[in-house]
Amino acid sequence: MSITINNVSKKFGEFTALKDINLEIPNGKLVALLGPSGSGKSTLLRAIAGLEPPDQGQIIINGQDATHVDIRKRNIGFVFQHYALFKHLTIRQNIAFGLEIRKHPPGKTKARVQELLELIQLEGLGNRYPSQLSGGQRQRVALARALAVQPQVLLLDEPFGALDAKVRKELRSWLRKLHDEVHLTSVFVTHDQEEAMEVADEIVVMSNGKIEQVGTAEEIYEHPASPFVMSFIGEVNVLPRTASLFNSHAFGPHHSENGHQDPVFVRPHDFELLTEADDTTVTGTIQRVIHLGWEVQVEVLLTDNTRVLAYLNREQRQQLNPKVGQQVFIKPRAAKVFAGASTTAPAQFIFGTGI
Ligand SMILES: Nc1ncnc2c1ncn2[C@@H]1O[C@H](COP(=O)(O)OP(=O)(O)OP(=O)(O)O)[C@@H](O)[C@H]1O
Repeated sequence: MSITINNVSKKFGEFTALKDINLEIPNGKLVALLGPSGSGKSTLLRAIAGLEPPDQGQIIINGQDATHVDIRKRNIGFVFQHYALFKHLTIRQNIAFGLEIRKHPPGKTKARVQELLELIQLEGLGNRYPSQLSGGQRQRVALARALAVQPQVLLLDEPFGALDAKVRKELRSWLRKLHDEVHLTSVFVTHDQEEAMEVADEIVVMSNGKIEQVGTAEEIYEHPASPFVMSFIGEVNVLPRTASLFNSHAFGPHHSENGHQDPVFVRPHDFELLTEADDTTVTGTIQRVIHLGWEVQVEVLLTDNTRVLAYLNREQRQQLNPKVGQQVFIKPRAAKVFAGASTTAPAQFIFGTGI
């Protein structure tokens, strides 16, 4: 079932939580709504659910205008961050709950619950109570409960938000596999870019009640449509165009309307750090070295007082052997400038292949 959102806006008093949202969620896809706190992700999800009717616009589910359809008639499954299971019911009874209130024949309910227990890989635990499960197992049960009634759309609001990092990581790869089996059109809210990139077919990046960009993980990382997206998806150095690093690059004059020069964005892994100078490098001193095992992060203070963050892979680290106080020679391999850095204008100038 596809979902089409046409010109949806929502205000809370004077505050605009959603501004003219247009979005197409294709049938069978898992789409993440990604953005910082307060960007409107949950409001959009709640509008799709029918919990928060929009002030303007339309929500079309499976070709039918659902904007004013009652939530109970939308046939939508939900999983929330704190989706409390019924404590006094067993796992089996929790999963069966929606089917029972819909008066499914008991024999069919039993078979469906068994099928779902297998799907969430908790076959042996059906007779336990929620307090006897881990947080991750409970969220899997919440998911099974949402799927039991065969919804046409599944909505998940930070479903793993309350779990620790390791369980969270396990559950997201599990959710991805589950989706590949079930293929239910799903919308997933998260503020964690890694989670969105790992789980979703498509990512909708939101900021201030607006959509900044829609694309695959690769598209939004490699071709960010705006400075916001570039900064939100992965680390980035935002540097003045006048920094000596860019002296050998012909950016051409470009000033925003307010007269400021647009900043230059460089990903930390797009710096080259050398032990010898050449005519395109700038001299700097290593201020800090952070070892993360698979990569090393170094902070370098350049002679013009610009401070940059660079990431080195293992090979580069072996070549450079970075130490605090060490002199290095640095140049950007790739950089990006946006025309009018506060707007969503496309990139105005790019060099290098990295971005
Ligand atoms: N019922 C409400 N009444 C007033 N303001 C609200 C209401 N619901 C949401 N808001 C405001 O709308 C904005 C968007 O909220 P929303 O919950 O959609 O953000 P979010 O991106 O999901 O953030 P988070 O990740 O923190 O949940 C916030 O500034 C919030 O305070």
